[in-house]
Amino acid sequence: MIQINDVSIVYDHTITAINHLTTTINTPVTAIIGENGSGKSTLLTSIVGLHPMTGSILVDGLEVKKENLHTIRKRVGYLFQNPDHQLFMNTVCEDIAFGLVSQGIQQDVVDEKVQAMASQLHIEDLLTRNCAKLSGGQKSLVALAGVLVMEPDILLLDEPTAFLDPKARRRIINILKSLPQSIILATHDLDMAYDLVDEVILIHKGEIILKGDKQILTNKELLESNGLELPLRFQ
Ligand SMILES: Nc1ncnc2c1ncn2[C@@H]1O[C@H](COP(=O)(O)OP(=O)(O)OP(=O)(O)O)[C@@H](O)[C@H]1O
Repeated sequence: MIQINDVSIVYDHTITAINHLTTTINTPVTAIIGENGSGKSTLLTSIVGLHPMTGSILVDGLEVKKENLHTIRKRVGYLFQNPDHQLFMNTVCEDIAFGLVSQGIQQDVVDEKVQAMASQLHIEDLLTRNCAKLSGGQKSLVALAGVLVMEPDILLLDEPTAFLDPKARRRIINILKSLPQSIILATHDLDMAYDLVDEVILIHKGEIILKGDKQILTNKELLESNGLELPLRFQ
């Protein structure tokens, strides 16, 4: 599904965020974990071509480069860690609808899909609200709705549960569990990761420390030496 070949990403000519990273991601749900600043967000954003890099990334065989970005971004939905980077229309309804409208989908179909997505995420009451005036958790849910409503083949989700209350968090985990798409999560929510993933990639300073099944999430020593803690259920 996603092949990452010797990728390096350096910010401002000095900060090496990803360091000669090579891996293949082809399991249904993969978590990328690691301490703050380890390179998780940079790795996800590189898959949708947001950074200059050396090396190459292939998404189902298609190389991430300028001429392919349109096709790749149609297939790959990306949820920003900070919902303020995702929401730019006036109302919640317009924001969730934005991608569908720009694909030229008929307005009545758009309305139907937006309504269904809002209802699935329990945010129908927000549809007429101004995006800028939502709470952090509400913004997260709206941003996620805007990504999911496009039904992309691959979902890249950066901290999808970060601002959510326990009820909304559980709802999102259940929705993610039920989705047919491949999902790559960057997260510090290791309890969620344990519930969802088939594979875990632990990174540190832009390099892979370990890749394996979710038993990685039960290795206290390994997690602690990488600035992480066991999921709550194992503490
Ligand atoms: N726009 C940027 N300009 C300069 N440096 C950046 C930029 N974005 C990230 N970095 C740096 O790149 C490194 C990797 O950051 P990144 O956001 O990918 O880490 P992360 O693992 O997602 O962190 P967190 O868990 O805090 O979200 C860090 O050292 C960070 O300070």
